[in-house]
Amino acid sequence: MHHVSHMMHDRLNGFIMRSRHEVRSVLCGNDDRLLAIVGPCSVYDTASASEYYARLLVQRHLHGSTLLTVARAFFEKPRTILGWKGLLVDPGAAGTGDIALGLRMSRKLLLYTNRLGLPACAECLSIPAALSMADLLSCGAIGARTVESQPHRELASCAPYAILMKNDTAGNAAAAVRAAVAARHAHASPSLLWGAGIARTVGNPYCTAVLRGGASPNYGAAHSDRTRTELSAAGMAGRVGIDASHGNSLRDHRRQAFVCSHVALRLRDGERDTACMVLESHIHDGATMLPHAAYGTSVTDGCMGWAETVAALRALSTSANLRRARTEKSPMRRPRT
Ligand SMILES: O=C[C@H](O)[C@H](O)COP(=O)(O)O
Ligand SMILES: C=C(OP(=O)(O)O)C(=O)O
Repeated sequence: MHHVSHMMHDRLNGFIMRSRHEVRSVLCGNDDRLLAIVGPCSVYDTASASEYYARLLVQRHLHGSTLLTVARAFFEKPRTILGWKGLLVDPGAAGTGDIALGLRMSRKLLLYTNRLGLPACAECLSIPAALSMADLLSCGAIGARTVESQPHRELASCAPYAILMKNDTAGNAAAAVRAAVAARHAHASPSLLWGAGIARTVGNPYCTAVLRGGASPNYGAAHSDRTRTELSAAGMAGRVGIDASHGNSLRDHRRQAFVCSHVALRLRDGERDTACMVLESHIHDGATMLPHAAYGTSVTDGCMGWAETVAALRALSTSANLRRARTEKSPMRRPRT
């Protein structure tokens, strides 16, 4: 019995290590697939999330040669002012503050996705929660509301996986580039969690910028090009991610499909600055307002429904394939750093 669980543990660890490596390779351009981070805006209940991830696994296999599909598994929500703060902090939105239960449920779901063969990406919002999930993640995100926060940059600096830095809520991409640069360096910071009260981080060269729009969208090619240029100028190898939701969809989930089509056209034409797409997607489209949760429907930002998600992944996959064909014919536009 012990032997079996050791074997399972080794297999799981091996899968997560490989997935982390694959994410880093795509972001740095050593793997020409497109990283697709896809899933609900927030995980509200583990039943609908499990059904969603089982569906996503099929898409991951279907497009495995062109897309590196990773589960968006966001358990904590940063709120503009107030609101439900996610499964990890407030399971079932019961207001009981049973964070121990929330963490157990979040970890159980992460174990489930990884055992299925679907790597996961979560937002690193509270530092203790991020550290408590780190072993099960293949990629992380720092959100628009915390991208200028020093503790978050320090956290990213010790993460054993790539961290996606969102532009700030105003739409300023330089904030994301600055965060990636800060996280590349080693830091010493006060910590109650580690050793003698000092956390020493080693520096993480695999952080990159994700454009999520602000007051207006910034998913256009010129924005990716500029951000990539800024990353390269700072000595960062990472290419750019585009979040189809938030400011890029003007918070209308129906516009995410449009953003995906726009990026797909650019990839088809050979654009190489973009390495990643983030999609907010669930079984059913739109959102419901708590306390009226409906199975498979977002309780935070509106999501694309399943049919639109499948269509968007198909379009991105076809374009990533065409980009590959073009790349094989033409030399690199910009040398890798
Ligand atoms: O992605 C989720 C939301 O955009 C984020 O948590 C902010 O939400 P709010 O403005 O509704 O608080
Ligand atoms: C909160 C999120 O995004 P942002 O930080 O870009 O607002 C999110 O993706 O859940």
